[in-house]
Amino acid sequence: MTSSLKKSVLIIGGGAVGAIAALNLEVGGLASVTLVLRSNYNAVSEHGFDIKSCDHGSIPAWKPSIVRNSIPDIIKESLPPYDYILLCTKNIPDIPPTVVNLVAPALPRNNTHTTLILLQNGLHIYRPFLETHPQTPVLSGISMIGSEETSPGQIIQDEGDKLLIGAFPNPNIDTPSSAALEFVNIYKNGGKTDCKLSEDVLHDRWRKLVYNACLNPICAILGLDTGRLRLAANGEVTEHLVRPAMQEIVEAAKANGVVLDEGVVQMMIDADPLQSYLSPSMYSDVRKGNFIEHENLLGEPLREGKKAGVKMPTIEVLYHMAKGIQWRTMEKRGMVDIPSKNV
Ligand SMILES: NC(=O)C1=CN([C@@H]2O[C@H](COP(=O)(O)OP(=O)(O)OC[C@H]3O[C@@H](n4cnc5c(N)ncnc54)[C@H](OP(=O)(O)O)[C@@H]3O)[C@@H](O)[C@H]2O)C=CC1
Ligand SMILES: CC(C)(CO)C(=O)C(=O)O
Repeated sequence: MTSSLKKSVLIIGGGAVGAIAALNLEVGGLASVTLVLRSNYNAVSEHGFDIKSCDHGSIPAWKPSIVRNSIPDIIKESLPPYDYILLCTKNIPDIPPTVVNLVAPALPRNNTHTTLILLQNGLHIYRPFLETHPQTPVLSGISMIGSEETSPGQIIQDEGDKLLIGAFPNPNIDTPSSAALEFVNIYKNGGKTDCKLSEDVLHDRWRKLVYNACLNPICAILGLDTGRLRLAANGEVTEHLVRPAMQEIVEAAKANGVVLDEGVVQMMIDADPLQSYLSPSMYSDVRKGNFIEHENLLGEPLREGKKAGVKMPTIEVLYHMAKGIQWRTMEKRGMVDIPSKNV
């Protein structure tokens, strides 16, 4: 039974980020977590997660309050609405189901109670909800964690959990910044994580794209982690590929009214300690044969930049290479038909 002092939190997606978010929330003692899993459901429901975390230490066989393998249908199951729904899946608008359809059973269109938090990378990811859920407060979760699920239920977190929470704009409701503040307090209560209020979500999302629009696809395409990428060809790949790509994102942000701090490019190049040899999430996805988030990480900033008249040749090439990778995965999964080979 959920204590009346605890907030009910539904987390959808218990991979690298969702599992650590579930752990943080339960450790803090102010939330009771229901975690929806898919491919790792059997492993976790039978054995729990084995977590090796730079923030929490080594935690074997850990489970949150409730683990399920389907999104709760709160109407059919006569469940009270959750206080928060935290979306921790990959956000891939080009592959169904869309995130809107995914949360639908737990989030009726006329919802006003539940606050939705998108703990996902990318630009403008709140926009589809403005149409379908106009009265739902939607928060942005920008995570600088480094975490990976190496096999079902095995989580390795090797970069500390730094999370920025803030309200996405919604002209239909008062800015839900009080919900953002409440969630920050719930999340940081365990004392293991650095969770803060984001004062300017658009700025913070563009800033993180300097990393994600560049290092994620470049590492995924080259098959190199961020440490090896910096070492490659005595730094030439960084100077002639990573830095120009990052500079294009800075220019696109500026043309859209978002001025990023001077030095942000160098800061993002050096963001990970070299010897952590960190695999950005898109590189992990390509290795696992999963779909990638190139539309929100590359496509959206590219479209916004070009609309504002910025030339983005490096990002454009990366975007189309990422599209090719997505198509390759679709073909492997039988989602596209190709003409047969001539004999
Ligand atoms: N990993 C990292 O270090 C960071 C990631 N991010 C961002 O966080 C978000 C989550 O990434 P990450 O945790 O790495 O991703 P993972 O792929 O590790 O985890 C996503 C999880 O969501 C599950 N999922 C997908 N669809 C459903 C569904 N319909 N029902 C239930 N579960 C589902 C996946 O299951 P299945 O295995 O079946 O596909 C998987 O377990 C992304 O937007 C990413 O860009 C941000 C900062 C850092
Ligand atoms: C930069 C990083 C690793 C988080 O800090 C990330 O966002 C990702 O892997 O997609």
